[in-house]
Amino acid sequence: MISKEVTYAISIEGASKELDKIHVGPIQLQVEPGYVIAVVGTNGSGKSTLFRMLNNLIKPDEGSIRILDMQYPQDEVAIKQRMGYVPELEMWSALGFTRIRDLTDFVARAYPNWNQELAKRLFTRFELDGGQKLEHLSKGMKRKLAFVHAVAFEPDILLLDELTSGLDPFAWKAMMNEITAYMDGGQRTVLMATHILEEVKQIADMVAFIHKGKLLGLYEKDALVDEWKSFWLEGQEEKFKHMPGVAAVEKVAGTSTARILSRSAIETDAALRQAGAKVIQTKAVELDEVLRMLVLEQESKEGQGQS
Ligand SMILES: Nc1ncnc2c1ncn2[C@@H]1O[C@H](COP(=O)(O)OP(=O)(O)OP(=O)(O)O)[C@@H](O)[C@H]1O
Repeated sequence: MISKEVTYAISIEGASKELDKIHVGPIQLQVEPGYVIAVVGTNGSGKSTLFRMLNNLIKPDEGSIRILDMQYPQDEVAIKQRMGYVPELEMWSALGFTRIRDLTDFVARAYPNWNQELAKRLFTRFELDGGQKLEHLSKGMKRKLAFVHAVAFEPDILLLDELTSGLDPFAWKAMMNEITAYMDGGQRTVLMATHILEEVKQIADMVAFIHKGKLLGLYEKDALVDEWKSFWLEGQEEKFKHMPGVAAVEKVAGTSTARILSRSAIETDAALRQAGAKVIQTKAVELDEVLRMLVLEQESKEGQGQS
């Protein structure tokens, strides 16, 4: 439980890191407590690097990171006691334990707030057995175990890096329910990197889009669903490009139809009516299309910057 009011669960001020092939950042991100934030981006866009920076596994070259108003390195232990982390790949093999039970006992001893009842319930829920050998666990079982270890000390923040990768549909559903149950436990925050758009739709409050190390924006999910729309119309795509709200226009191959992607369906709809355009169909925009569009916008800005 958050003991005193904090302004931000996570506050990243211009953090950046130069890696071999990519410059991640500068990232500016402020997350208030009480929200589930999905981090969505293409492979290699920097999501795991961001999570590693938040865990102090990678130190930013520049900028600062504050977790619950605390900072690395001086508050490392206090931060880790209040933030659970499921990394993209589990890091327990170096610890040398053979069975789940031994590893879990070791993790439990590290956290004064460890809730054994919760851990037991989750073991049952995810059909984990303390006697199982770690080296024989399937990918999905490893994800489930890593989740139990991250959540059973009831942290204020959960960082989940592709948590559900490898889970079967039943385990996936159970995991969604457990994240919801976690959020019901108080003023908590989840930051989750995912490629599964259904997951974003079901449990995220906000979506942070990331591409080539740059944060393209933090959007309220409901606004993305309610305000962003696709329109299909008869006519030349050129004339729709500069209408209010229009983010992108493309010709539908082999037809005389154009498709408009709008960030503000109300504004675009009004402008289209005024122009007497014949709208054939209107549909909600999928999140991957929003990402594609933000990427195009970013690339066009970079192109202008270079020219
Ligand atoms: N320690 C490192 N040293 C050098 N380069 C790295 C390091 N870690 C990651 N990278 C590179 O940084 C880029 C971003 O990697 P990262 O794992 O953060 O991406 P991601 O968005 O999590 O990708 P994915 O969706 O595939 O998991 C990649 O090009 C990766 O090869």
